[in-house]
Amino acid sequence: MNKIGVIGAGSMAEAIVSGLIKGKLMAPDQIIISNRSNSERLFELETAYGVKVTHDKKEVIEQSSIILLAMKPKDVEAGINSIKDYVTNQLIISVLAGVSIATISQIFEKDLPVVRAMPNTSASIGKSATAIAANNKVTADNLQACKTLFEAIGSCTVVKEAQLDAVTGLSGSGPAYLYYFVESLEKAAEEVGLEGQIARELILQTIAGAAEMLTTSGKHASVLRKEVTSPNGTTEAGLTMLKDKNFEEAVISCVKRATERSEELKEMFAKTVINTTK
Ligand SMILES: NC(=O)C1=CN([C@@H]2O[C@H](COP(=O)(O)OP(=O)(O)OC[C@H]3O[C@@H](n4cnc5c(N)ncnc54)[C@H](OP(=O)(O)O)[C@@H]3O)[C@@H](O)[C@H]2O)C=CC1
Ligand SMILES: O=C(O)[C@@H]1CCC=N1
Repeated sequence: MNKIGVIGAGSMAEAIVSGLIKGKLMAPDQIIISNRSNSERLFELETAYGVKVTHDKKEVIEQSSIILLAMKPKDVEAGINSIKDYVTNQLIISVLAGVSIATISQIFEKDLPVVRAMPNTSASIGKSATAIAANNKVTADNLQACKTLFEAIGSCTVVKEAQLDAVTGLSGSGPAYLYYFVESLEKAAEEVGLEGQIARELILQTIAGAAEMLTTSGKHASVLRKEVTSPNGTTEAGLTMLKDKNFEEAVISCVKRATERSEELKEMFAKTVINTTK
């Protein structure tokens, strides 16, 4: 694979860079990272991974055939404006939530090959569920290179760009829903008399076991659920409470609202860019 220039040096950039290096997809000297101003952070990444770091954006772009945008969405304009004069026809990969390919192209003022990706924070342990979407400038080889890149930090699925808001609402935000569920189980454990550490161990192993069953058994979640549920037993009693409290409806509303929010943010960024590039 060619050299990659990373613009933004935060947690998502680090997760991807560490995945690429650990997975031996790229050598450290094939990666060059820049940020807005935090020199200490660049030094930290240089020390930890042996990658090149610089504040010189021209150097980053001129050395790279792939450019990874990894700043916060609110910083997209400033970030792209700081590199756009040096960009020729490199492949742009963006992990920015809610910033469309059209908005990215508009800020670059060029028709570049752009891939939008939605990873999640499990990227930091190589377990992200990532979906990517490409514009029509992206070649099949480029798309395959992106897939390989994101497979270094977990799984990668190609979707249509229109589906990325739903992906954001489901798997982009998804880890937070599961953490919230764990927090609720921890509170419940306390109320039924289990101490913190014991409860935590039981909860984490239960989740890990259930996740592996879902992955390896080839059975649908509803089948596995029924296998746990004895007629008139404890599981049935517990699940009845979840149904009474409209658990399913709450989960559906959660994912729908997150998806909607992704659409709202996308429109908001598009409008901001239209206003400033007018
Ligand atoms: N957290 C999540 O679950 C997910 C996040 N994402 C996306 O990942 C992206 C990065 O998030 P995260 O890593 O948490 O962000 P962080 O806040 O950790 O890092 C942001 C980085 O961007 C840099 N930056 C800011 N402005 C500029 C600029 N003008 N030029 C160059 N670099 C700049 C910052 O540099 P400095 O420190 O010098 O200011 C910093 O290194 C976001 O767009 C987010 O939407 C995607 C999927 C999931
Ligand atoms: O909460 C957010 O907006 C970002 C997008 C996906 C995960 N975190």
